[in-house]
Amino acid sequence: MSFVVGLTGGIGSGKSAVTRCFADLGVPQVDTDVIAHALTAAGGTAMPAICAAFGDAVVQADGALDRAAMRRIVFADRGARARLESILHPRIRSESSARVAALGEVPYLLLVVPLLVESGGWRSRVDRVLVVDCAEETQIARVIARSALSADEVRAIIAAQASRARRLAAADDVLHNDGDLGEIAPRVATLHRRYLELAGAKLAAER
Ligand SMILES: CC(C)(COP(=O)(O)OP(=O)(O)OC[C@H]1O[C@@H](n2cnc3c(N)ncnc32)[C@H](O)[C@@H]1O)[C@@H](O)C(=O)NCCC(=O)NCCS
Ligand SMILES: Nc1ncnc2c1ncn2[C@@H]1O[C@H](COP(=O)(O)OP(=O)(O)OP(=O)(O)O)[C@@H](O)[C@H]1O
Repeated sequence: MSFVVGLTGGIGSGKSAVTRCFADLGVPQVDTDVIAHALTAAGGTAMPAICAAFGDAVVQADGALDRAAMRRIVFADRGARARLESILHPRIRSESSARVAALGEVPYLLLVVPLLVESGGWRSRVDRVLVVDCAEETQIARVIARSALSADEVRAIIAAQASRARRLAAADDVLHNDGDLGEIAPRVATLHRRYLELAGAKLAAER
């Protein structure tokens, strides 16, 4: 089994920016957000169940999930969020296992799971947890700058996620992303060297 680093972090913490730096170093990745998008694209295998549970109002004319409509529903209603998660999360877990297996033996891989701390069944699938962290106000400012969401909408999403303290308590490693974008790459390079060592040690122990 390849060494698996689970990467997580709150909304707008910088997961994608950090993930790109690992990709630049050639680290293979499986991203649960990518899987969630595929499941809810036109013809996606989760769409019949979503349509049955939430109705046509959350489905676009082309058959894909209307993400803005669904976002407005699930971040205002915990029960609706649980219903969506009960449809998507088992499918995301099984598809991510298939994609990890398809990578074969690699030195180590990155499994990007925004809800690694919140959603059950992930901790046992990863050897190490890397949390991307920054101040909540920074998360809000970055997401507003990037999208059409209001500060209140971002706060509602933050409220649906684990607290910063709970996420940090689950971390083996923390990548602090409060500074400039340019500070990420050297931090990722340091983590990369450590993960190669840890992966080598795991391989040696299994032999
Ligand atoms: C509700 C949806 C349609 C909104 O889509 P939209 O494109 O507007 O937002 P996006 O996917 O970029 O997510 C925005 C932020 O919300 C976070 N988020 C997504 N789902 C959840 C959730 N169930 N609970 C808490 N935070 C969530 C994301 O990590 C991200 O930080 C979408 O997020 C979704 O399908 N969520 C359920 C799937 C899920 O749990 N994905 C996380 C992968 S483990
Ligand atoms: N250190 C930084 N300095 C300035 N901007 C940054 C920094 N890190 C990330 N950003 C920007 O902030 C925004 C959010 O970052 P990113 O998309 O990587 O976060 P994320 O955790 O993947 O978000 P989400 O949870 O919504 O998927 C992006 O526009 C990104 O370019």
